Amino acid sequence: MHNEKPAYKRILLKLSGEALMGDDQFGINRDTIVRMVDEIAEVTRLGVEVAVVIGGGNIFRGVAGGSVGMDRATADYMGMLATVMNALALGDTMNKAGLTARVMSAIGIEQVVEPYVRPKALQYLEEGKVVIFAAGTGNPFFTTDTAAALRGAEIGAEIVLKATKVDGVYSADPKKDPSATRYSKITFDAAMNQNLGIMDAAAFALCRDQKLPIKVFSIFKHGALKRVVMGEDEGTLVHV
Ligand SMILES: Nc1ncnc2c1ncn2[C@@H]1O[C@H](COP(=O)(O)OP(=O)(O)OP(=O)(O)O)[C@@H](O)[C@H]1O
Ligand SMILES: O=c1ccn([C@@H]2O[C@H](COP(=O)(O)O)[C@@H](O)[C@H]2O)c(=O)[nH]1
Repeated sequence: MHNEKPAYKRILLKLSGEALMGDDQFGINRDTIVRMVDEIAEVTRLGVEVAVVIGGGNIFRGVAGGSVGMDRATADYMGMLATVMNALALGDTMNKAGLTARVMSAIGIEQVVEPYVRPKALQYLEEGKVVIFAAGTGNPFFTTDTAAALRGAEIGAEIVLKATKVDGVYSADPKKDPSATRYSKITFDAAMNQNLGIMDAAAFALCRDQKLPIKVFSIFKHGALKRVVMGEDEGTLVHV
């Protein structure tokens, strides 16, 4: 038994694919993925039901393929397959850490991972398993942020937690503009009107319409995920 009471019963955690590289130039850094899994394990021990959407930016982005002359939809399918690789690595790391993880894919590759079936995902969550949603939405021209909004709404998550490389939403991209300032909270409409590039408009719009708040915080800050789950002041809240 623990005395700490989390602020949420069920969360959708969007993990940055790019952050999986750690200090490497490409791919999955072992220490980084193990550390991420440790932080996830900590919140599952609080009794929180955790579903994860993982990005693919450490391996492939469709927009990059499109920019060098590939057919954009084909490049996007490659990007979705990249997220499947990340999801398999994440699930494997979770299982080795003593969690029970289930990977579900939005595109059919049954020999590798089971397909996404909503009632099955809900059942796994109720059983205390961590569900990892792979292959984004299954559709080209979208992103895993949109997948996080979509799956978050479908499973009745109380919040989407975007664990990324920056510690919140800024007035401009902090990697390009050092004078940018961080918001502690911001409405969906303000974020969309200002074209803040932290998430794509489709993800913001879906969460806004479903009244599903988003918390943006740094994946590199030790203990930040737990603080967010405990309802403490961390990162930026995007709300209706
Ligand atoms: N207004 C803003 N506030 C904060 N970050 C911003 C803003 N505009 C752009 N960014 C950029 O958005 C990035 C995070 O979003 P992005 O979708 O690129 O990464 P991710 O979701 O963490 O990775 P992946 O797509 O690999 O899963 C940050 O690293 C930051 O540089
Ligand atoms: O629903 C989706 C989700 C993703 N993609 C493609 O995958 C890559 C990687 O995802 P990130 O969100 O950028 O990490 C993305 O660039 C798309 O090419 C997709 O097509 N549909």
